Amino acid sequence: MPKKESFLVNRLKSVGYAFKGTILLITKEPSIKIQLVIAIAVTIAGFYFDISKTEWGIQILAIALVMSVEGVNTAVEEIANFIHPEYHEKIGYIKDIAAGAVFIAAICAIALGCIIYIPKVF
Ligand SMILES: Nc1ncnc2c1ncn2[C@@H]1O[C@H](COP(=O)(O)OP(=O)(O)OP(=O)(O)O)[C@@H](O)[C@H]1O
Repeated sequence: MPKKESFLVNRLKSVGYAFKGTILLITKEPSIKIQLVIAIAVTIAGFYFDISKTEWGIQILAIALVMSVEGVNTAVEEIANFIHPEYHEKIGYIKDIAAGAVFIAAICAIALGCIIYIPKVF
C-alpha cells in the first residue's frame, strides 16, 4: 500500500504545482506576457507618483483580477482545444464567453488606472 503523505507535504506539493503553472502561463501565453509588462509598468508608475496605500491596494487587486482571469481563460481554451480540436459552434461560444470575462476585468482595470493616474498626470 503506498505511504500516505502528510497534510503539509501535500500542501507544499500543491504550491509547487501552482508555481509551475504560473511559470508556464508567463512563459507560454502571449496575452499574459503583455499583462505582466503592463503590471510592471503601473507598479513603476505607482512608485513614481507615490500613490496612496488605498490606491496600491486597488492597483494590486486590479492586476490580480486581470492576470488570474486570463489564467482561467487560458485553461478553458486549453480544455476546449483538447476535448474538441475541430471546429464546433459550442467551442466557439465557450471560448468567446471566457474571453469576455477577461475583457470585463481588463476594462475595469483600465477604468481604475484612469481614476488613479489621470488626476496625478494632469
Ligand atoms: N474549435 C473551435 N470551434 C469554433 N470556434 C472556434 C474554435 N477555436 C476558436 N474558435 C473561435 O476563434 C476565437 C479565437 O480562438 P483562439 O483559440 O485562437 O483564442 P484566442 O483568444 O485567439 O487565444 P489566445 O488568448 O491564446 O490568443 C474563439 O473565441 C472562437 O470564437
